Amino acid sequence: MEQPRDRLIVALDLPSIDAAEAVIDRLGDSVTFYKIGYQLAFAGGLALAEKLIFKGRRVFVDLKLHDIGNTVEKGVESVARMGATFLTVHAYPQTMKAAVAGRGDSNLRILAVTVLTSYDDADLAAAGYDFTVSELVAERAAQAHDIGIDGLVCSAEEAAMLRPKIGPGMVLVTPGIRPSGAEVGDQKRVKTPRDAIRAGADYLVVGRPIVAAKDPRAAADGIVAEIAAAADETA
Ligand SMILES: O=c1ccn([C@@H]2O[C@H](COP(=O)(O)O)[C@@H](O)[C@H]2O)c(=O)[nH]1
Repeated sequence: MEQPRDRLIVALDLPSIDAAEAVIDRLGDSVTFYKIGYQLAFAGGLALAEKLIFKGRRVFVDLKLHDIGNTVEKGVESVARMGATFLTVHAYPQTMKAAVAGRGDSNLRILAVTVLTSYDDADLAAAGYDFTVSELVAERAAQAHDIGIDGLVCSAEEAAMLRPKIGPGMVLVTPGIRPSGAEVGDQKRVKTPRDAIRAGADYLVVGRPIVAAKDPRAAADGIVAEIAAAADETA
């Protein structure tokens, strides 16, 4: 199992490369794994990703791909060539199969987004699904497993239920993490770092509680300490 520090993925949801680099500098060696999503990717973030990888950091490209199979496969091939560690796709069978083909035998690991952590049962119903969150997460996880996907993005609320269904081989990556007392914002399925690790999450994705903190390093160190304590409890 990874060191506690390496199980924290900081979401660089920031408006510019300058803003992201300022946070990265403040975080120093306390963080080894970064996530780049829409906001920064469309502001030069993919070049920053390559720079971070060159410096020995791991990068999660969170672009949640979903398109016709050929387009997904070729897009995944390009991300694999960047040297990224994780890439997200939506958990639709056609998309997941194309992503696995594009990944090939590279080191890139494909994560399927099961149900966004900002969704609850009512949001799914509003989107036309006749499933609860828990049912749809379980269904998509089973499909992802059968297709050969490497891991799942889910809420830590589902981690304990998923592990026996998917076995030990797939990683569980959980956004919607909030230290106790932190603002929840638009997230609906949340857990504290401690509870997420105890539920079986492998990696925790944390954005605003770190990047918007007055002292990002202290915030990250606090979360890593919680991960370490919970990992000891579960060992
Ligand atoms: O289901 C999902 C999938 C991805 N995310 C991403 O994780 C971070 C969370 O940021 P916070 O500021 O800690 O809420 C963000 O980049 C999302 O795009 C997610 O939250 N839920």
